[in-house]
Amino acid sequence: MGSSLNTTSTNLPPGAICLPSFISAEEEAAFVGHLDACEWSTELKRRVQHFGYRYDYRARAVTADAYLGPLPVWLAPLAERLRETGVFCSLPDQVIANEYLPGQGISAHVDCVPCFGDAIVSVSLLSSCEMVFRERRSGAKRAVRLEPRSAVLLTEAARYNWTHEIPARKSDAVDGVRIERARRISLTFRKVIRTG
Ligand SMILES: O=C(O)CCC(=O)C(=O)O
Ligand SMILES: [Fe+2]
Repeated sequence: MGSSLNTTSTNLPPGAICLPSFISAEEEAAFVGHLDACEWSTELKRRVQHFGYRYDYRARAVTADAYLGPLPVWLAPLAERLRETGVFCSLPDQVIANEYLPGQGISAHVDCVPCFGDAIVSVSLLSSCEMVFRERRSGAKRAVRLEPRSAVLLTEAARYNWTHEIPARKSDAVDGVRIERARRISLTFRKVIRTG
């Protein structure tokens, strides 16, 4: 990964890296504006938008007919930055935007192994939240606070051997500090390796 990147890994599972201030406040506001100008899907408890390829939550697959087209022009430069900085080896081509209102979360999961490549990157907008990791074999637990405008990269063990989740709650106490959540949006970047 590019040595100019600021990274931290405190309390993250092996293979996970946090990139604080990966985007600027101006970029954050622009992403939120573009997302809110697009149509949010209400198929889940939290609202989502899919770009590049649609992910089928029921089939747990990127189905053969799932290609939506290239990433929108306002999103493509961030995918390009992820490749240029070495966070991704190849250009990510699938993005899911997740919106979490206070009290909403995402249950423990490993991102689809046959569908997506070995790097998963989630960029946080607007609010912090806690992300919890659990090692599948041992049940070991690690929790970190994801800060707005940061990116978290999951590779290797963090990608395959640990689940990740965002507990559905209205505030988080991490390292003894309680912080109320606000509306949070994440942009999760992946490279599709198999469809159908
Ligand atoms: O909101 C996040 O940061 C995580 C999203 C996530 O885990 C996913 O879309 O698979
Ligand atoms: Fe995930």
